[in-house]
Formats: sequence, structure tokens, C-alpha cells
Amino acid sequence: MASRLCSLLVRMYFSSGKCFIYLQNSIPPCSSAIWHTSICLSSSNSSSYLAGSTRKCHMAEDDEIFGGTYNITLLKQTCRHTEVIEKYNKEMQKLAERLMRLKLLSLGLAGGFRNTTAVLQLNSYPVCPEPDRAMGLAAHTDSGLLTILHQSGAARGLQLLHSDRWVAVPPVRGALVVIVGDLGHVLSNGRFKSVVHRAVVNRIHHRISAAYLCGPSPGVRVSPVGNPADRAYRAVTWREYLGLRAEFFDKAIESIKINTDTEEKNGNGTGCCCAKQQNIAVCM
Ligand SMILES: O=C(O)CCC(=O)C(=O)O
Ligand SMILES: [Fe+2]
Repeated sequence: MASRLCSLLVRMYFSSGKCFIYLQNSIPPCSSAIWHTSICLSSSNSSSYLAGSTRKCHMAEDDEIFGGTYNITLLKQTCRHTEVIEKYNKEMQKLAERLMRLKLLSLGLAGGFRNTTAVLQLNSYPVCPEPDRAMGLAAHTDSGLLTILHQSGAARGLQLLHSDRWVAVPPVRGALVVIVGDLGHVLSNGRFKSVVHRAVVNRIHHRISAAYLCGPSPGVRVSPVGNPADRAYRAVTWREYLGLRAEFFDKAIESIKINTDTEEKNGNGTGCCCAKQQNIAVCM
């Protein structure tokens, strides 16, 4: 069901004249542009859901493109697609919550997440005449708890960094890829690793992917499960973590590492989604 909805969503958007897709980067020598569109899905109400996109665009530092205010009017033209997005969001939310519950269970905790924030990122990688000289999406980790990725069609593109080598993750019909994000890494105290990945382009196929990025509410602190004395990372909110990524790029996770001789100064204030003891729900 979730995978079918992903396909429907992708078909719908990329057949709609890309009326609300904005340009994020265009890397020579690709003749046509690579598009990445981020949409905040977190509100159930379609108007604030559209407003949410603005915030996400700020977070993604795309304000240079639209002068600080995302083009809401263009987004509103796509309201007829709201129903499909809502359905997609509902299914993906259920799936993300289930995956998070399983992840917590494997860490010895019975719990779940409420009030998650979700962002849909639609990626379009056109055919590239010189794929060796271009990059679709540069190497990165995702910042949230987890990402559920749909790869449309048969074209390969996704690669994971494993033991210093890039390993292709070919699309499998009906299958979704689950990627652990940095906050998922922090929450598990490093037991679930956030994986470095990238997307390459190719000479023959136009490739499309849809990434559902799931995280806590932006202001909720995430801290590692388990014994406070064993925590490898300090507590951090998603908002703060995005700031650290802007400052430290791929070293952001290192920047919240606790040195053995450094005290965890942040404690477990209210709203923190660390699980303080076994069998406590992880609430946000
Ligand atoms: O297109 C892909 O396969 C990767 C997309 C991705 O990593 C992302 O949207 O964060
Ligand atoms: Fe990613």
C-alpha cells in the first residue's frame, strides 16, 4: 500500500508539469536541471501544510532562490493533489511509527513516537551525457530519525558508503528503502548507524525518487536511550541539529559527541524524547 501510494504520488507530480518544483542545484555538464522539492507534511490542515513548506525551504536554505519566501501561490495551484498527499502521508506516518516502535523494541524499549514531523522530498535526476562528471545528490546523511525512500522505475542511482566503498542499492519493485538518519543514530546511542549515501545520474534513464524524512517536532530534544552514564551524544533538538549541520556539515554528529571527560550538561528536561527507563513510552 505504502509503496503503491509512493508510485502514485511520483507519477502525479511529475506529470503535472512540475508546476511547483523549484530548482535547487544544477550541476554541469548536465544539460537539464536536477530538481529536489521539499514539502513539509506535518500538518493535517492543507493551508498550514502549505505554509509548512516555507519553513522547510528556509531550513533547506533555498531562500536565495525565491528571495526568502517560498512561492506559496504556486504550491496552492497543486491543492487538487492534496488528497493523494494526505493519503500518502497517513500511510507513511503509520509505517514510520511502526518502524520506530520496532527500532525501540530492538533497543529494549516498549514505546512509540507521537507528533512526528515529516518532510517529503521529491528528487528528479534527468539523463546526463557525462555521468562521471556530475552528481545527482552529493554524499550526505539524512538528519532525521529515519527516511523511507521510494525509487521509481528501474534506474539505479542510490549508493551507500560501506567500508569506504560506494555500494549501489538497486530499486526493487514494490520495496521501500529505510535509511537511519542522524537523530536515529543519536537516539540509539550509535547502535543504528546513520548511513552516508548519495545519488548518481546516468546516461539513459531519467530517475525519480521520493524520500519521506521523519523526525521529532523541531523543538523536541532527542537524547540516547539507555544508561545516562553511557551516552555517547548529548541531547539535541532537530532544529538545533540543522543549525549544527549548517555550521559543521558532515561533522555535525561529531560536534554533539560527549567526551568521556565531559559531563552531559543538558539533562533530561521536559519534552526530551530519550527513554529514561525500560517500558516508558518515548513521547514527543
Ligand atoms: O534519490 C535518491 O535515491 C536519494 C535521495 C536522498 O538521499 C534524499 O532525498 O535525501
Ligand atoms: Fe538522503
